[in-house]
Amino acid sequence: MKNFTWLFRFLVPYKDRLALAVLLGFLAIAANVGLMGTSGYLIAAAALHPSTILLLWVPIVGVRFFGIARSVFRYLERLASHDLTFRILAQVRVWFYDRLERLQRTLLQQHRSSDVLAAAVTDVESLQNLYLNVVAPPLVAILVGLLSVILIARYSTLAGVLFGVCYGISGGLVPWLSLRLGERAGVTQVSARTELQAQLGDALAGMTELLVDGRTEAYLARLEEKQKQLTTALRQRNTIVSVSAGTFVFITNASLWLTLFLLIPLVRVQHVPGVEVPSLLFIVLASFEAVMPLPAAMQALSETKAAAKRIRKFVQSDEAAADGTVEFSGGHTETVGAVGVLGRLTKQPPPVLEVQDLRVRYSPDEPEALRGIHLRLQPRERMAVVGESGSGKSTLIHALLRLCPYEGHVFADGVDTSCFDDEKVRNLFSVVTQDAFLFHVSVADNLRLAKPGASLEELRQAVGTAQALDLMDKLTFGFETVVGEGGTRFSGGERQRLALARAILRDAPILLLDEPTRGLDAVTEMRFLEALWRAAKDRSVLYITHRLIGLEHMDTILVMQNGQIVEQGTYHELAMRPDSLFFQMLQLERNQLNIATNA
Ligand SMILES: Nc1ncnc2c1ncn2[C@@H]1O[C@H](COP(=O)(O)OP(=O)(O)OP(=O)(O)O)[C@@H](O)[C@H]1O
Repeated sequence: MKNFTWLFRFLVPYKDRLALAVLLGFLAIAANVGLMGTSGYLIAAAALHPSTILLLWVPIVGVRFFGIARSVFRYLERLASHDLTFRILAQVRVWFYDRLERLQRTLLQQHRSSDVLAAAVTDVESLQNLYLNVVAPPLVAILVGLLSVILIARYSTLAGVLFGVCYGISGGLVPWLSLRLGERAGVTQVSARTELQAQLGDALAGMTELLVDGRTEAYLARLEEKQKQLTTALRQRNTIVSVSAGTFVFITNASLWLTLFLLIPLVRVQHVPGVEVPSLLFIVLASFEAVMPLPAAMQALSETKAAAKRIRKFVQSDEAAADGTVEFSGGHTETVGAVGVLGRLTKQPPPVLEVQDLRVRYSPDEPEALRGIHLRLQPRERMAVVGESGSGKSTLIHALLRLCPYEGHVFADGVDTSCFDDEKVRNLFSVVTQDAFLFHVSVADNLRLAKPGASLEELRQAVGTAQALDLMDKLTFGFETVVGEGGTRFSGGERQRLALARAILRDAPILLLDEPTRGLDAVTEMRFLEALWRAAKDRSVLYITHRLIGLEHMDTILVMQNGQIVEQGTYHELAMRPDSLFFQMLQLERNQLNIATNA
């Protein structure tokens, strides 16, 4: 039930459109009822009193009117209902993406990315049933049922009541039963399908490993097993749909015969005009059109429910996010001071970035990943952050970018950024990470992510500063070259230089670098770093690295351990202190280098 309450929240803003679509759906079927009723009357009148055929102009006009009205209302109803559905889907997608953006780090730790993708695409798609199959048909069926019961009861109350009962059974009981019976199959179908997609995604991504390890057969067997589950669930659901469709036809015919038997005697006893009886029978038949979609549609209900459950599961790891906010220390309210600081950022020197008592805990039962970090990054200062693996370096960057919830305060030029919204905070930073992602679009489009509308000249300048112009010149299609999935068209070093060009183009005052040279060979690393320092000339830099050699030209070095800054100073200050952690790490690195050189 919770899942439906959650889903209905998306309908609330569109209640007017919903009412219009339901009204149009009702009018379309009511016009059909009218068409069948007048047609029945016309045929009966023509058969019983052929001489009066020319006097039947009213029903003849009625047939034309209802015939045209039916098509017009059906067209308008499709238009309105699909417009409504796509609006709801768009809203759900934005909602879901918003959550992904806020929770991206913890989310991808808890779920496979292919699961998230399946939820974002397939499950959200399943929600289109919400209006088309779950909400509208029952409402339309109720309105049509009431109309028909009133029409029939005018001739015979008993016939009206019996019609109502048959209508209720085929529109209520049969769909409910098929829903209950199909529920489990619906859940299995959704989960087997998404699991199958996820496994296929994994198999494609890890094709090399599977081939090399000789695991393809075993993996294929797992896929086949999932496919079997999916087929069984589909078969069960189709059986239920077929049985309920057969029951529906049976009840419709039973209702028709019952009405006929009850009305025939009335022609004699109550002087009901005989020509009106066929008309009523046609009305009975036409009314059932409204309940016809219910059994199959209710099957979709379980699918929708399962999809809604899966989507919600992704965000339940952070209940606060479900209410629309992820709590960062201090809350977000815009202030004049905040606008002032950001307004100056691009024109003026970078702001003084100050971090006070920054704390991050990924989950309540885990220790803090950051335990009270204090730092002050002066304009144009180059600050390196080093430390053993798991000491919290990347978490520091994630907290600064608000990619994970934190406690503590971050100030830009003395203004507490808790009063900035996420976008304003992120506007302070350009980022290059160790595995910068390139989207499967052209180089130009990848670069323009950082600055939409950037001219070709601006792209060339950024790429030039990132020392990747020669790379562009080598490409037949230059900036229009499509980079391949994840940027596979380029080598690791080339990808990093393009990522740097993107960061340069972004023109934010503070550059955050999270081991951007990891995995690069020494020559490529040197070229990359040269480009980097040239690009960083007018910016402040927070540079996370494992490699200590070459940090001589940094202004400050912070050494982290267990989520805390344990040492701070210049390269020479730290390297001269044999008791410092930095000194020991430096010795270790030199020894490794010597071993590698001697080998
Ligand atoms: N999404 C997460 N959920 C839970 N714990 C996490 C998450 N990301 C990191 N951690 C934990 O937080 C701590 C700090 O991780 P972090 O990635 O910041 O370290 P790091 O210094 O950048 O390590 P490395 O140099 O290996 O990249 C580690 O103990 C890690 O296991």
